[in-house]
Amino acid sequence: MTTGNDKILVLDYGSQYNQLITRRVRELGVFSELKSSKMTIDEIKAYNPKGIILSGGPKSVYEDDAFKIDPEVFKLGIPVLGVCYGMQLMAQHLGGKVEANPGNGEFGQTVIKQTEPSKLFAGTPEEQVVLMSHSDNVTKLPENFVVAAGSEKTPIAAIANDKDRLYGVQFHSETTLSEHGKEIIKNFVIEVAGADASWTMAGFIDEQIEKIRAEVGDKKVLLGLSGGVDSSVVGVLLQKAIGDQLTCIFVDHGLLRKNEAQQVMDMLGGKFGLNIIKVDAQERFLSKLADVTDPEQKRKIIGNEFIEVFNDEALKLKDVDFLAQGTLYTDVIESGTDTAQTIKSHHNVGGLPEEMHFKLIEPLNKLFKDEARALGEELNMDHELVWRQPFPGPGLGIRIMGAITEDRLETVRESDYILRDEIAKAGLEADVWQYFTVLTNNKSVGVMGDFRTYEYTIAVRAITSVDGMTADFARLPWDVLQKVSSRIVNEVDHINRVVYDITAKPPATVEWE
Ligand SMILES: Nc1ncnc2c1ncn2[C@@H]1O[C@H](COP(=O)(O)OP(=O)(O)OP(=O)(O)O)[C@@H](O)[C@H]1O
Ligand SMILES: O=c1[nH]c(=O)c2[nH+]cn([C@@H]3O[C@H](COP(=O)(O)O)[C@@H](O)[C@H]3O)c2[nH]1
Ligand SMILES: NC(=O)CC[C@H](N)C(=O)O
Ligand SMILES: [Mg+2]
Repeated sequence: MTTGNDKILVLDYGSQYNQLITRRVRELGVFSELKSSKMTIDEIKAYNPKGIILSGGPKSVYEDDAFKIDPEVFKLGIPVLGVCYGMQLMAQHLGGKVEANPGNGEFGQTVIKQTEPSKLFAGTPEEQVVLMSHSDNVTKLPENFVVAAGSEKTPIAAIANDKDRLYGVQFHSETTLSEHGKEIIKNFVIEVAGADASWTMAGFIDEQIEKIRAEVGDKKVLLGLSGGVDSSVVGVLLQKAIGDQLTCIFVDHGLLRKNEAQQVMDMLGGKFGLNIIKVDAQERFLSKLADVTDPEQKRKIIGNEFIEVFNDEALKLKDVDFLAQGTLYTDVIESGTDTAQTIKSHHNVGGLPEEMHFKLIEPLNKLFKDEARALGEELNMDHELVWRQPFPGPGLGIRIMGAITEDRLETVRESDYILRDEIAKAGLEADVWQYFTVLTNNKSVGVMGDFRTYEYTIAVRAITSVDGMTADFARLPWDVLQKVSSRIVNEVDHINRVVYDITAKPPATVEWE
């Protein structure tokens, strides 16, 4: 079992693909994480990366409010790869020039051709398809660099200085739309930076266990345990690290699915040696949510109330300094960062109160869902638990458009149950990443048993995805959809119409709120 020590630092300039860069590096067996581009030169030195990658970004390097870099970075002797905006920053600081493209920019897949040999492109074909997405160009080569590749619209599409180990690509090598992008990143990380490919999930587990032990000492930790894969993985990690200093809290906030509370306790109770306390908090959550219709407000109230519940439990146990959560990187980025917009406040990140007594322990907060699952497999957790579909912490509360009432909860709970039942009967559970129903605020006219009805619409959402960052709607068979629709209208009160959501993410998101 090895623990990789070499790290590749990715500096964040706001690209929508920046998280993919760290992913690609980790796939090579080298640890990588994304950090703010505001990191100082001393912080970078202390981090001691084997290589640095500068991400892409929406700004132009010549704008006054453009995100900057300390040019000392290029003198540290650490290899640097600039991607898109990152390459432009490098060129700007090392004697080159960046200007707006006189045309309309270059967006989409393009062919580039290698011009001068460089270590970056070693082993890849002379001509290759890459993904371009830029409207600025490097128009003058920085000193001591060669043009490694060019495209028709972008004569300087890649730059290389093998001696100082500085490189730039105008295209997005981190996306699968760049045919040989993985090899280019591998050339940089392994061949140029010489990183040791020894980072493994097993190594990650050992590293986290050590880190948790050092941080927690003899204090106690509360874990928010939901029965979902992320918090269960964290539970097993903590159990290994600190044994009975851990107490798990499962909150029934009244927004769970049908029979869920019992199923979670049956599934996890006594498993892995976890000590679980179930807290019945329906009353306090639902009273705080009464009449609240704004999605962000709902999320913040739910996030805050979770912490209140954890506070109350901590007081009973004494000496609890830490709160652990199964937060993933997706929750962090969607809640908004220095450079990324807030899409929605995940209850466990953006929904947390501003002041909190706990210190947070979140071992998965740099990972994506599929990586959390790989960890679960590595920890020998049950297949059923590891592949359980995600269920958001705010639960059915963000699947009811408008105010949350007991009646409306019952409607969404029953329709969700029918959908899950039909998907299971059709044997599709493993093919669909996540599926649920949404009670819309929309009423329409129907006719049932010769009577006119004027009732609500249920939307069915079923998606395929890998990491929850992007998703497509699942192509569910018509006959399954037909059964779902017919059963919902017949068995659930106040519903006379069912629609299927056929939007991808982006432009939509998975949940409706
Ligand atoms: N009902 C709950 N009780 C206690 N903690 C919860 C509850 N719901 C969510 N949490 C906390 O919030 C975190 C984020 O929720 P999220 O749904 O993203 O993760 P998960 O439930 O662990 O996994 P999954 O994505 O598979 O549902 C959880 O990991 C857990 O720490
Ligand atoms: O624990 C959570 N707290 C939240 O506040 C939250 N919001 C969305 N999700 C889940 O995240 C994934 C992506 O969902 P969105 O496209 O709706 O952001 C999907 O799997 C969603 O179910 C949440 N999970
Ligand atoms: N994707 C990018 O990094 C784009 C960089 C810069 N904004 C440009 O348009 O060229
Ligand atoms: Mg969950």
